[in-house]
Amino acid sequence: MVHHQNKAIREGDNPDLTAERVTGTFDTHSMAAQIYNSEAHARRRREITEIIAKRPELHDTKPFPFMTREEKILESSRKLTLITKHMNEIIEPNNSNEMFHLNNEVLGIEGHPMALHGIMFIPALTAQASEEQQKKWLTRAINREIVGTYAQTELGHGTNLQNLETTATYDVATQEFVLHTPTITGLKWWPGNLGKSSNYAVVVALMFIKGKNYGPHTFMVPLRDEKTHQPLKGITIGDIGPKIAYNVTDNGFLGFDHYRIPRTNLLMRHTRVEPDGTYVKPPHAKINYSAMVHVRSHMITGQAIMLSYALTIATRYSSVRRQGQIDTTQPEVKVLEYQTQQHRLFPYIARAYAFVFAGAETVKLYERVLEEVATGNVSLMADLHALTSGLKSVVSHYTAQGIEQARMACGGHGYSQASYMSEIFGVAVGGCTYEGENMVMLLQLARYLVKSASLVKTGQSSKLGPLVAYLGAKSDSTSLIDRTPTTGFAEYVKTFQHIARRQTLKAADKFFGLMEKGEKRPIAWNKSSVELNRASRLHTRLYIVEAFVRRVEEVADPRLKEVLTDLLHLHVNYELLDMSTYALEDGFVSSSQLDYVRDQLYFYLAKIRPNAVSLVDSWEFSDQELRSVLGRRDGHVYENLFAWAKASPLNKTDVLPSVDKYLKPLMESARASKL
Ligand SMILES: CCCCCCCC/C=C\CCC/C=C/C(=O)SCCNC(=O)CCNC(=O)[C@H](O)C(C)(C)COP(=O)(O)OP(=O)(O)OC[C@H]1O[C@@H](n2cnc3c(N)ncnc32)[C@H](O)[C@@H]1OP(=O)(O)O
Ligand SMILES: Cc1cc2nc3c(=O)[nH]c(=O)nc-3n(C[C@H](O)[C@H](O)[C@H](O)COP(=O)(O)OP(=O)(O)OC[C@H]3O[C@@H](n4cnc5c(N)ncnc54)[C@H](O)[C@@H]3O)c2cc1C
Repeated sequence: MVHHQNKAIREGDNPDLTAERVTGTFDTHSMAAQIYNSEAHARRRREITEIIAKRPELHDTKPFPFMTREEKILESSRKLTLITKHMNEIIEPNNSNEMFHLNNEVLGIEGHPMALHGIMFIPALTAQASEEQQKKWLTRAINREIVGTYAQTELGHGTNLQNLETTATYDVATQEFVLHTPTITGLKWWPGNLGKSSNYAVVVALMFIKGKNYGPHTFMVPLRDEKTHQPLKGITIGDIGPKIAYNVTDNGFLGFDHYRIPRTNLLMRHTRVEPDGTYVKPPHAKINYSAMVHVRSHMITGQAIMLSYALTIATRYSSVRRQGQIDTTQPEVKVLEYQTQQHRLFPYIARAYAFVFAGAETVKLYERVLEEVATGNVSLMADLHALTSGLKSVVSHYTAQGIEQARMACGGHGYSQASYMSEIFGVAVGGCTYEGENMVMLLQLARYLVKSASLVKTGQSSKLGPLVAYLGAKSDSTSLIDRTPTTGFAEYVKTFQHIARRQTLKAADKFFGLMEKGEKRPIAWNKSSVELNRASRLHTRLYIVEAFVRRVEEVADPRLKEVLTDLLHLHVNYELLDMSTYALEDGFVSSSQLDYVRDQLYFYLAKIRPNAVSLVDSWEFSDQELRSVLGRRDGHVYENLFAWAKASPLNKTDVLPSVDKYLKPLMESARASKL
C-alpha cells in the first residue's frame, strides 16, 4: 500500500479528489498538529472522531435541515444526555479542548441546551465566585446537577451596560437583594439557553445600596424549581423565537418582579457587600466582565474553525465540479482551475490559518491573565481587553465574508441546505454581534490606541506596551518591498506597521484636534470614530500577520514550513492589496510596487493550487462534523445530493395535501371556466 502525505485518501473515493490529495507535498497529520497546537491534541481529536464513528447512537438521526426546531432540540438533548453519561469513555475528564471537539462532532454548531452553561456560566463562576460560593455552586454546575446561563443583555440595552434597567437593590433589613425589571425594555433578552433549558443564571444587574448606583454587578440567581423545572415565583421567562441560525439554542427573555435573593448570591470573589451594606471595591472596575473576555478570547479559534468548514466544503467541491473549458481542445476542467475560483478561496484559506494561529496566542494570554487576576494582579487586563476586542471584530467580520465567498464558489448547490453553508454562515455571523457589536468593540481598542498615540506624541514612547511599541518607532521613508534583492516578510511587516501607525496617529490627531477646537470629548470621539475604527482594524490585521510570521518561524518540518510560507506570502500580498489605499496615500508604497505585490499574489495562488485540498483536509473535519453533502471527504457529491433530495420530507408522498386542497381545485376551476 502506498503511503501518501495526505491522510484522507481512501480507496473508492472520487478520483478527481484523490488526484488532488496525491499532489499534496506535506503530511496532513503534521499540519493538523500545527492547527490544533500539539501532536497530542490532533491525535486525540482523531481518536475521538473514531470512537464517535463507531457509536451510531451519537449520530444525527436525519439531516438537520429536515428537522423542525422542536425535533432538533429533542435530538440535541438526547445526544447531550448520552455524551454526559459516557463522557469519560470518550474524552479525558475536564479537557476543554476535547469537550469542544466532542460537541462539534456530536451536537454540531447549532447549539444545544447546555451551550451557555459551558461557554459562560461556568467561566463566570470560576472567575467571579468566592471560594465558598464555588463550593456551593461550581461543583454542582460542573457535574451538570444544575444548568446555567449568562443573562446580561436586555430588550432595550446590550452594548451600554451602564444603562441596563434590571436593578438589584440591597435590603439591609433582610440582607437580601431585590431583583426587579421595571419596564418591558428591562427584560433580559437574548441570553442563550435562558428560555427553556437553564434553571440558574449569572444575572447582570445595576446594584443599588442605600440609594446609590454602584453599576453593573453579577449575581447567581435561581430561575426554576430544581425538581419540577417550573419558573419560580416572581420570574417571567421564555424563548425569544427563531433566529437566522443557531436555533437549537433557546435564547430567552427574563423578567423579575421584586424577586429576592440572599446577599451572598452577589458573586464575591473580587467585590463584596457587607451585611450592613458597606461596599468593598474590586481591584479593577471591569473585573466582572471576565465571562465576556473569556468568550472573546476563545471565539477567535471558533470562528477560524467555522471559516474552515466552509472552505473545506468549497475546496473539495471545486475539485469534483467540472464546468467549462480553459483550453477549448481539452475536456471540461475542475472549477478549482479557474484563477477567479482560486482568488476567491485561497486567500481565505490563508486567513483561516492566520486566525487559528492568532487565536492560539490569544488563549495563552487569556490564561495568563486569568491566573494573574486570581492573585490580584490586574496589570494586563487592559491589554487583553484591547487585543480581544480588535480580534473578535476583525476575525468575525472576515469569517462571515469568507463563508459567503465559499458559498458562492459552490454555485447553485451552495444555495441548497445540503451544502450546510447557510447554517455555518448564520452561526458565524452571530459572532459579529454577540460579545460586543463589532463597531463598538473596535472603538474599545481605539481608546487604547489613542492613549498609546498620546504617549508617542508626548515623547513617552518607552512606556508603550509590547503590542503597540511599533507606534513609537520611526518609519523608513518608503516601503522596501521590491526594493531589496529579496523581499522578505520583515519588509511587509514594516509596511503594515507604517500603515497602522500612520492611521492611528492621524485618527488621534483628528480627535485631539477637534477637542482643541472646543468640541467636548464624546462629540470629538464620535466625529472621529470612523477613522478610529480604521486604525483599530489596521492594528489588528498587523497583529494577525505578526502572529502568522511568529508561527511560521517556529515550524521545524521543512515540508510544512514551505507550504505555510507559501500561505503567508499569499496572506501578506492579499492583505497589502486590500489595504493599498492606506499604503498609496502618503506614497509609502508606489503603484509599481503594488504591481509586484499583485504578481506575487498570482504566483502564490498557482503555487498553492496543488496543496489546496491537503490544506483544507488538514483541519481533519469528519463528515459527521461538516454535515455537508458538498463537502464529503469521499467527493461523491452527485449521487448523495440526489439521495438527500429524495429524503426531503416533501418527497414522502407524490401528491402533497396542499395540492389536493388548493392547487387541484384551482386548476380544475381554471380548466372548467375555459369550457
Ligand atoms: C466550530 C466552532 C463552533 C463554535 C460555535 C460558537 C458559537 C457560540 C455561539 C454563541 C455564544 C454566544 C454567547 C454570547 C454571549 C453574549 O453576547 S454575552 C453579552 C455580551 N455583551 C457585550 O459584549 C456588551 C458589550 N459592551 C461592553 O462590553 C461594555 O459595555 C463596554 C463597551 C466595554 C463599555 O463598558 P462600560 O460602560 O462599563 O465602560 P466605561 O465605563 O465606558 O469604561 C471603559 C473603560 O473600561 C475598560 N474596559 C472595558 N471592558 C474591559 C475589560 N473587559 N477588561 C479591562 N478593561 C475593560 C475600557 O478599556 C475602558 O478603559 P479606559 O477608560 O482606560 O479607556
Ligand atoms: C446569537 C446571539 C447570542 C447571544 N447570546 C447572549 C447571551 O448569552 N447573553 C447575553 O447577555 N447576551 C447575548 N446576546 C446579546 C448580544 O451580546 C448583544 O446583542 C450585543 O452585545 C449587541 O448589543 P445590542 O443588541 O444592544 O446592539 P446595539 O448596541 O443596539 O447595536 C445597534 C447598532 O448601534 C451601534 N452602536 C451601539 N452603541 C454604539 C456606540 N457606543 N458607538 C457606536 N456605535 C454604537 C452598533 O455598532 C450597531 O450598529 C446574544 C446575541 C446574539 C445575536
